[in-house]
Amino acid sequence: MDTLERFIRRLPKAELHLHIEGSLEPELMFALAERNGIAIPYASVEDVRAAYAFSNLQDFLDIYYAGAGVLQTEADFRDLAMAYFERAAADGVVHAEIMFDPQTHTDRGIAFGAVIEGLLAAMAEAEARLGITSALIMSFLRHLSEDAAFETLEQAEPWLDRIAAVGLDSSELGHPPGKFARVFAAARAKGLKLTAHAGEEGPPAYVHEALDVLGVDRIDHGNRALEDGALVARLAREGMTLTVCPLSNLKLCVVDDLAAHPLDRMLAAGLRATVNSDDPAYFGGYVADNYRAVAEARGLVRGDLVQLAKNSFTGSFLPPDAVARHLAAIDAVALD
Ligand SMILES: Nc1ncnc2[nH]cnc12
Ligand SMILES: [Zn+2]
Repeated sequence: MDTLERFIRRLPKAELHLHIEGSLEPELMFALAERNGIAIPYASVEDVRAAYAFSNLQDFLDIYYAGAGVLQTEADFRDLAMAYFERAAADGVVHAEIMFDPQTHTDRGIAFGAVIEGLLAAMAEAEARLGITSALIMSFLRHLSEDAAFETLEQAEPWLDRIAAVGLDSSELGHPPGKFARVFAAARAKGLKLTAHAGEEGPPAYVHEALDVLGVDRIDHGNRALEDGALVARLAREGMTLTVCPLSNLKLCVVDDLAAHPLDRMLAAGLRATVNSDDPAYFGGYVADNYRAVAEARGLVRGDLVQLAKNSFTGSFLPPDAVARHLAAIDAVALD
C-alpha cells in the first residue's frame, strides 16, 4: 500500500451513494444462484466480469436488474449487505447511507419485509462488529409509474422509522423528477429526507426540477449541472450536496476518460461534491478506489481529499453532533 492509498484509507469517510444491489460481486452472485437453485446466464465469474462493458446507463441497468434475480431470502440480503460493510470498513468508511430498490424485488414476488429485514440485520451487525453506522434510502424506480412508487411507500409503512430517506434511480432520460412530485411530497410529509439521481445522463433541467419540484436535500451525481452556470451558482449558494461517482461515470460513459472528470472543477466552483462508489461490483471499485482513481487522474492534493471526506459528513443525514465528531476525526488524521 503506497502513501496515497494509506492516507485515503485512514481518512474517516461517509459513503452517500451506494446501491446495495450494485455491491453484488460475481462470486456472491454464483453462491446465491446455487443456494437458491437459480440459473444464471454465465459460465464463470470471469464470464460475468467480461459482460460488464457498458456504453450507457441502460446497458448497465439491464445487467444489474438481471443479476439481482439471485437475491431471494432475508439471509441473501443480509449476506449482500454484510459483504459490502466488510469491504467498506477496509476502506475507512465509518458511515454509509445505502440505497435499496424494493421494486426490483417485490416485482419478482419477494416480500418487502424479507428485503428490509435482511438489510437491517446487516446494519445492526456492521455497527456492533465493525463500528460502521448506516442509514437506509428507499429508492423508487423512475421507469415505473408514480402509482407504483406510492404502492412501495405504502408497503414501507411498518418500517418508516428505520428509513432515513427516499431516492429516485433507474433510467433517467425520459423520466424527469417531476413525474414523482406527489410521492416525494408524501414522503416528505412522513418525515423522510429526499434525494434523487439527476444530471447523470439527464439535462440540467432535471437538476432544476429535482430542486424546485421535488425539493430534494441532495442530488445524486449532478454532473450535467456544470452545463448551466446559474445552476452551479445556486447549488453552491444553497450548499447542496452532490454525490459524485467517478468510476461509475467512467464505466457508464458519462465521461470519456477520468482525466476529464469534473470533480476538481466542482470543488473549485464551491460545490459540496462527495466521492462515492454507486455500484462498486459493476464499476470496478469501492470508495477508496474512487478517491484514488480520481486523485491520480486529476492531480488532487491532500487538502482536496480532506475536503471531500468532510463534505461526505456535512452532506450526510447524520445529526449535527455526529457530523462534528467525524469532522474532528478527519482533522486529527489530516494533521497527523
Ligand atoms: N448509476 C445509477 N443511475 C441510475 N440508477 C441506478 N441504479 C443503480 N445504479 C444507478
Ligand atoms: Zn446511483
